[in-house]
Amino acid sequence: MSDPVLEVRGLTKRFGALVVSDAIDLTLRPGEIHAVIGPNGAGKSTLIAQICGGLAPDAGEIRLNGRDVTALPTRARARMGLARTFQISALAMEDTVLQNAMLGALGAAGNPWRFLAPVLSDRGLRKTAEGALDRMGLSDKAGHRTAELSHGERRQLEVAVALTLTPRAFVMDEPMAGLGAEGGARMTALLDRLRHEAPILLVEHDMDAVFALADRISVLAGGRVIASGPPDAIRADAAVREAYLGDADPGDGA
Ligand SMILES: Nc1ncnc2c1ncn2[C@@H]1O[C@H](COP(=O)(O)OP(=O)(O)OP(=O)(O)O)[C@@H](O)[C@H]1O
Repeated sequence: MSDPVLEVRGLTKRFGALVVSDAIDLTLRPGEIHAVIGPNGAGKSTLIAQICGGLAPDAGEIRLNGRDVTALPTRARARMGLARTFQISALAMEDTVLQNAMLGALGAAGNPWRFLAPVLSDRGLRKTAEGALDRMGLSDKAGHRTAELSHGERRQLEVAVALTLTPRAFVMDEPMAGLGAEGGARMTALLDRLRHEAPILLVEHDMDAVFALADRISVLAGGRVIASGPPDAIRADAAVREAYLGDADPGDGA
């Protein structure tokens, strides 16, 4: 089996007496979508924050392409190819879709934006941005103001911005949130293709999307991974059904 792109070992985080990450082990392998699901308060957001560098774990290790990044800041992890998506506020609403794709990539790569004009006429960067927009189904919107995009299209643009960085791994926090049936179906199809560019760690409440997309699913409950495996095994897992009692039923489209 190929080496994991992202590897989490023994990750532990406490808030006072509350253990929100309890010795979590997780891997993300090339070409896969690995979904992390769990009831509200299970510790999904806290896990993502530690993986991306916004929150320091109390114990454990995070490796990116074999390198220990546990002590590195968010920006350094991003430069190494860890792409977190859906920080919607990062988009400049008055700029065009293409400008966002170009400038977003530049900003996330840690470059200052002060030489704005030369950047916007940089042909290499423009080509990269256009390629990313194309892959996210936004070519025909390139010249539009970002404010004119629908909610779903803005989410597609966030992924396009991440794509311009040539990511090695995506971490996606609820990419389906707020999308209707049509937008959700479009995003599902796009993510399905995207996994071949970089594997995706997908935290998502939309069980239809999770079970349609995931190669593997890990279930968090009370900060612990209570089950991990292919969708069929997770659907049949008694501990998972127990954890979801009174919450969304995994795999039943709730
Ligand atoms: N900064 C904090 N200080 C104290 N407790 C916190 C802090 N952040 C999160 N928690 C607690 O940690 C637990 C896990 O929260 P987290 O947001 O990671 O769960 P989640 O699985 O993402 O939930 P949801 O699906 O509702 O977003 C919760 O009980 C939450 O109240």
